Amino acid sequence: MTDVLVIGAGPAGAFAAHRAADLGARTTLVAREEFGGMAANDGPVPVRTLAHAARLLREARQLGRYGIATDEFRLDYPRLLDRVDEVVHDIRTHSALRSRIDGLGVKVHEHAGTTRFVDPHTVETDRGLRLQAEKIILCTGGVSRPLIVPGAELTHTHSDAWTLREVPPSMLVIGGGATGLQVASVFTAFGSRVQLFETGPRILASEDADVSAVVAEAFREHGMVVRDKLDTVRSFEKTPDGVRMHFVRNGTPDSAEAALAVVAIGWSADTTGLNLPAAGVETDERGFVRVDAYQRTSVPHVFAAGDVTGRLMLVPQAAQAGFVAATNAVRGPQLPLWDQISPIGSFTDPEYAGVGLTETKARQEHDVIVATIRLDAAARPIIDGRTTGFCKLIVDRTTHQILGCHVVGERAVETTQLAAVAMTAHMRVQDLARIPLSFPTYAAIVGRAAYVIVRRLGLDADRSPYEPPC
Ligand SMILES: Cc1cc2nc3c(=O)[nH]c(=O)nc-3n(C[C@H](O)[C@H](O)[C@H](O)COP(=O)(O)OP(=O)(O)OC[C@H]3O[C@@H](n4cnc5c(N)ncnc54)[C@H](O)[C@@H]3O)c2cc1C
Ligand SMILES: NC(=O)c1ccc[n+]([C@@H]2O[C@H](COP(=O)([O-])OP(=O)(O)OC[C@H]3O[C@@H](n4cnc5c(N)ncnc54)[C@H](O)[C@@H]3O)[C@@H](O)[C@H]2O)c1
Repeated sequence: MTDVLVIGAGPAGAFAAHRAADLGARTTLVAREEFGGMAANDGPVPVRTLAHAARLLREARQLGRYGIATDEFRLDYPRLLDRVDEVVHDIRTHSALRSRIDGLGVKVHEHAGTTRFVDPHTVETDRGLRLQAEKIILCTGGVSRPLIVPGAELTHTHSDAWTLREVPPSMLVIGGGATGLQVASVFTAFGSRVQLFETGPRILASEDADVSAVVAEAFREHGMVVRDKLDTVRSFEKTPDGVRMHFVRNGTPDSAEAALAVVAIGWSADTTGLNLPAAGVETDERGFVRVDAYQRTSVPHVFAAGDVTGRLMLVPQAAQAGFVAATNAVRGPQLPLWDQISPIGSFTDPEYAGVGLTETKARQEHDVIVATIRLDAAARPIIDGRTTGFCKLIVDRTTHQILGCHVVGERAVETTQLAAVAMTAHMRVQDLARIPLSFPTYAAIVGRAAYVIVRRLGLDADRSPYEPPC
């Protein structure tokens, strides 16, 4: 019997186990595979490594433009996968969190196989471990949502990138969300002819509309076929060279072929192995574990955190929820998950990122003023030869609070962090405009957008008399 048992060792589980042990609880962490979960082993870390290779390729294509003579370069995909393994291994080996968890005496069972409830306080693993705990925290993450149509067994997920021997000459990517775009962008850079399909009215449907439009346009310029407003995917069939997808668009049946089809139509909770009925834990209508603000499930001694709960599915949010779940598991329900400004973004080409309200949402709720600075009007993107994209800042006309910031282009994810900090600190736009941000940087473009708004609102003209260089 242990005080706290954490199931799943991704960011949610790792932070939960650390917090519980830090508060003095005897803690056990049980992982199906390696420590680090999907985040470290199959998601952001390895996929970001592929995205870095894609970045190196696009930088290499610019070398001649900067007077650097090169012999031909080509991608050696198996060598790239070796590098992915190296990165995953290095990050795991240098994990400060893992050392602290070990230092606090958490009992970590890696490669334990799937863990399932036997009764509300007892679990068993595939490898024959039987563990009992006063409190249990479910951090089992999610899995790729399958497309349930005839021939779906011929399709793949992003995880199959690790088993490919070479870059497929062509690829269908089904799903225009963060995962689909990441796969489509990386494999386009690697030389695959990619066709991207989305049922919604536009790719990246939850992002600002201008972000979707500019990313889609850039993808098309890179040679990708982007097809949104699909009615339905009907089936897949095998062809001599790969797979054919049958679909309906605008009421008209059509088909597309490629060497490989990757499905990325969403993320579901990974609860199938847990045998939740044995503990009485309820899931919601989408299959995610239902939790309250204290990360409590429907069973008082069972908590849950991270992707398995279906909230914003990102690493920092999973880590925060794990911290909250463990705090409440050990001390009783006293720490609700706090409201937070959550920047999102992805490492496609071009990158995109956003924080706060989209322009459409902001206009519904506020009287707003918006400034958009194109990257081709700023020094750093011109220096780097990366002029695609924009930075849009959205501000409330009355309170001068920053409501949202949306960026497409080089370093968009990093640039957006600046706006997230300003929003979290409740800075007014005139405060942001006054910071002499370094020149020439991408972040300074946010400052320029702030300055444009300050001028248009007639604020602080005497204190910000010059246009900040960017
Ligand atoms: C391709 C891709 C790219 C992404 N990129 C980013 C990014 O750039 N930035 C970002 O912030 N987020 C990104 N995400 C999202 C991020 O990876 C997740 O939000 C995050 O990993 C969730 O953490 P978690 O701890 O809830 O679950 P996970 O990281 O999924 O870990 C859960 C672990 O529990 C294990 N498990 C499941 N069931 C059981 C069981 N019954 N018994 C024992 N163990 C079990 C799983 O095997 C897994 O190892 C990406 C996701 C994907 C798919
Ligand atoms: N860089 C990042 O931060 C990153 C990268 C990948 C994933 N993630 C996280 O993982 C989660 C899951 O991402 P995701 O992209 O897998 O799911 P998603 O739900 O974000 O996107 C899935 C897309 O597929 C579309 N779709 C659904 N059914 C379809 C069909 N039959 N045919 C064609 N399109 C269809 C949806 O309209 C949607 O646009 C997200 O919440 C995201 O936060 C983050």
